[in-house]
Amino acid sequence: MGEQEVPAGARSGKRRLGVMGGTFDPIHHGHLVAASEVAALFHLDEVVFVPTGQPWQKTHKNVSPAEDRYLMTVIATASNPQFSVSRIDIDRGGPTYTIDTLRELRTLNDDADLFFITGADALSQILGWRDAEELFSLAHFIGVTRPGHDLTDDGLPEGGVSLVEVPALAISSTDCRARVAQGDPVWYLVPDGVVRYIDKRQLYRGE
Ligand SMILES: Nc1ncnc2c1ncn2[C@@H]1O[C@H](COP(=O)(O)OP(=O)(O)OP(=O)(O)O)[C@@H](O)[C@H]1O
Ligand SMILES: O=C(O)c1ccc[n+]([C@@H]2O[C@H](COP(=O)([O-])O)[C@@H](O)[C@H]2O)c1
Repeated sequence: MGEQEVPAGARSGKRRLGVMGGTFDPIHHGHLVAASEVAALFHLDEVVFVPTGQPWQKTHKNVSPAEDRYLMTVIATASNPQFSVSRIDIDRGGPTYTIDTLRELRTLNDDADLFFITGADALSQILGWRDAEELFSLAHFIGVTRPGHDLTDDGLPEGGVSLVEVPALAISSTDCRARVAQGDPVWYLVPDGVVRYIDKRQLYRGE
């Protein structure tokens, strides 16, 4: 891990588009550092953040409205010219599957190679995602370290995944929501504008 080889098959001279999918409820500095670090290591031209519409594996949780999660993601990424936000998973409707996200991004960006960024926890679940075997033909996957989770590519297709060490930030959206609910600060865990947005919309108060 660390200094990364550019994966074989990704030296095509095409635009290099990173994809950071997440529920982002709320987006925090763990997400932003992971995307920034991968962008630098893999020489990405852009990273598009894709907030989920309905995260089907989180239906037992009280997920905030998609528009709030989308706007917090826009606020958090606005100052970085390399970062953008896509509404495709929100606008598609229904449960969000990464296979649909990647198919759509491929159609919209036929001049680009895709690099899907996931934390160690999400990577370990990937074989349970819809059409898991096809995912690796649509994008190169980049698994990043996350405190409290083992980063491994066991069982995943050879050459389909790179593992990367990123600065360890022990931040989760779950913890941010719990802190707001308890009246504890989330300053410096999430961007300042996101703190203000949570306050303005009174998110997470009753949880
Ligand atoms: N602190 C972190 N360091 C590295 N990767 C992270 C970190 N937090 C989240 N990620 C990764 O970012 C992606 C989106 O995560 P998500 O929006 O579910 O945030 P979360 O903090 O895991 O949320 P929750 O606590 O609600 O499950 C996932 O691939 C996840 O593994
Ligand atoms: O495709 C799937 O079946 C699938 C199942 C669970 C999670 N994902 C994707 O993994 C990313 C992180 O999801 P989450 O639920 O941890 O915020 C996000 O882009 C989700 O759409 C995808």
